[in-house]
Amino acid sequence: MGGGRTQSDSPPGIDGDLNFYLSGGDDVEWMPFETKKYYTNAFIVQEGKVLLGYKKRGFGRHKYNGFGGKVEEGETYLQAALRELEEEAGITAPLEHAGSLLFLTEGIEKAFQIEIYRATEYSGTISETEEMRPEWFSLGPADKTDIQELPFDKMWDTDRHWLPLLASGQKFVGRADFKCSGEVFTAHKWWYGVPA
Ligand SMILES: COc1nc(N)nc2c1ncn2[C@H]1C[C@H](O)[C@@H](COP(=O)(O)OP(=O)(O)OP(=O)(O)O)O1
Repeated sequence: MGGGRTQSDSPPGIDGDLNFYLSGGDDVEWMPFETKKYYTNAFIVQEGKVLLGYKKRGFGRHKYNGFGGKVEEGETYLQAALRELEEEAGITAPLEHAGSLLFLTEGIEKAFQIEIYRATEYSGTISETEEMRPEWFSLGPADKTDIQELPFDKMWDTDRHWLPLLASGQKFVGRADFKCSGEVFTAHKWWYGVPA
C-alpha cells in the first residue's frame, strides 16, 4: 500500500466521513491530477428497473449509462442534471442526489467530478435523442421478456460496484482511475465508501 494509506482510507480527492464499502487495484498507486471538470449523471429507478441510455456519440459512445453531461457556467449540479435528462431522454423528474464519483483517465490531466442523481418517477415521454437511445433494464431476475438484465459488459467497468447502491437508494462516494488504450478504458484502481 503506497504513501502509508490503508485500503479503508479514502483516496486523494475524496472527502467526508465515510465507511469503506469496497476497493480494487489496491497494490497500485492513485494517479495524480491537478484540476477537475464537472459532470452529472441521472438514473430513473422504478418498479425493479433502471432506465439507461445507449450513448450514440461523444465520450463513452457505445456504452450504456445514465443521462448527463457537463455542468455549464452559472448552473447548479441539479439544474445541469435536469437539463441533460430532458435533452437526452425527453423527460423531467424529481431528481435527488445519490452519489459523488471522481474518475481519472491515464493521459487526461483533468479529473471528472460526477454528481449522480436518481428519481423513482418521471413525467413526459421517454424519447430517443441524437445522443442517447433509452432502454429499461431489470435490476433483479427478469420477470418480463421485454426487459433485459443490466448490460455490464457495455458499461463503464466500475459501474457494477455502485449501481446496486444507487438501485437500493444508499448514498455512495467513490473514485476510479482508468488506463486507456485507444478507445478501450480499463479500471486500474477504485475505491467506494458510504456516508458514515
Ligand atoms: C470513466 O467512468 C465513467 N463512468 C460513468 N458511469 N459515467 C461516466 C464516466 N466518465 C464520464 N461519465 C459520464 C459523465 C457524463 O454523464 C457523461 C459524459 O458527458 P458528455 O461528454 O456527453 O457531456 P455533454 O455535455 O453531454 O457533451 P456534448 O453535449 O458536448 O456531447 O459520461
